[in-house]
Amino acid sequence: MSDPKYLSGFGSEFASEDPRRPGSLPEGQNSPQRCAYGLYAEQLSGSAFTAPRNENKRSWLYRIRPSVVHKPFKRSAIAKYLTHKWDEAEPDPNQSRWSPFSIPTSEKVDFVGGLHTVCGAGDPRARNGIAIHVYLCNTSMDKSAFYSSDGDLLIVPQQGVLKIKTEFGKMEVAPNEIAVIQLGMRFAVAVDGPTRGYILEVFDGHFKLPDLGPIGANGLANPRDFLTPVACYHDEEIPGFKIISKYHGALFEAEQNHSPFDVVAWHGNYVPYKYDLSKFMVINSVSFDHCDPSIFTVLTCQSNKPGVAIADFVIFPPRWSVQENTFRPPYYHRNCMSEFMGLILGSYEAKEGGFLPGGASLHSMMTPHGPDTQCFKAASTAKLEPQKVAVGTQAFMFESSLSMAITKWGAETCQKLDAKYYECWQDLPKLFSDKINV
Ligand SMILES: O=C(O)Cc1cc(O)ccc1O
Ligand SMILES: [Fe+2]
Repeated sequence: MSDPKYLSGFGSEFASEDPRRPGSLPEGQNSPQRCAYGLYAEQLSGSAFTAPRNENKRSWLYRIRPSVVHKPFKRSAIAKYLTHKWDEAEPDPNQSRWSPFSIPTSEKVDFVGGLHTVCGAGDPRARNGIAIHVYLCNTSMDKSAFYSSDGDLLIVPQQGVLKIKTEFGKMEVAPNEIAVIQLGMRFAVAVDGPTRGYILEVFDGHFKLPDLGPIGANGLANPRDFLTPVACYHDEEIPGFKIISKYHGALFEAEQNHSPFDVVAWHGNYVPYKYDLSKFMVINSVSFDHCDPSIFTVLTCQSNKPGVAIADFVIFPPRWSVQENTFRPPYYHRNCMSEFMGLILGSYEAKEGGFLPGGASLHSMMTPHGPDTQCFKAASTAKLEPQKVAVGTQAFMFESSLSMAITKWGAETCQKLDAKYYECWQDLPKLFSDKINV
């Protein structure tokens, strides 16, 4: 794949035409009687037709064949650990931590075959809920494309670059970058070797940039750093090409005899995109106290309750820590939101050991958590100088207002759950004293 090109911006109206077919994008209308070059016009809707203008999302694709040219969908046997059965394992309110999920070595597994659901809640049929998956693969998808009819996919690569072919064009997404592929968008993933990452799937709404409030007009993830691919079509007859749909939490396959990546031109505001996490402009306290991690929100998928997210994507980037008279790491807390964390690179300040790249943790609704003993001791006695923290690291959190259940794969089959996680807090000392200054 040659270096992909991108359009910059978030939520914009974009337009793109493959230079091999100049004039393929109709001017001034969407559905000409006959499209240029014998193309078919197809609308992809990401919101109800009648959604308010600022929520309305759709794109028009001008393609060699309309997507409807396919044989019937049949249930697929791949990805047997992709599930929305939230009652498979007993409910478990404990703090959970997983060692790095294993990438298969003895058999060839592609991105879709390597999807495993770790936890989630809700139901795509009611368009309410989320699922958190990991992908564990080593082989490129061949003669197949995937889309979710259930939700938008926020993909967080941890190991290995993803070369993603989409209907809109090509994206290359490396660890420390993310990609968002929204409901219904078809894509295929090529990889170079052992590949691992995390996926947050939201069954309703779309990801937005958080409001900035008093921060002002700039900061956090800046809109122009979001990149959308440019049109790039493949005119290929491919017998037995499989379109794989995730529908109601199950996979289905339909055959067609051509590439679905046959879009010559497109325009609209419903697009896939990627973002480099190193571009995040970090805001934090420059006086005292530890800010809530919402200051690190990259993208949010809001519920209908004001300020309450179905899920936020939050990162813990390299930054200066300068607060005076402050316990600087995360505070001890109990949260009315669920916190799923993963680690892309390095280590996480509240848990230097045990929480490793490619692993994960889940602190469920109201389950207490916070720094381990070692972190508490170090941070409560440290000399408080300006210090660059999280250098060479990137932890992230999917924070959700939903109360998530762990799947049977997450609880048992993966064999990565650390039964001794709770021990990291057990020797927190009692420091209570009759002296006011300890
Ligand atoms: O639990 C965690 O590690 C995530 C987290 C970080 C932080 O700085 C404050 C609150 C919080 O939940
Ligand atoms: Fe937390």
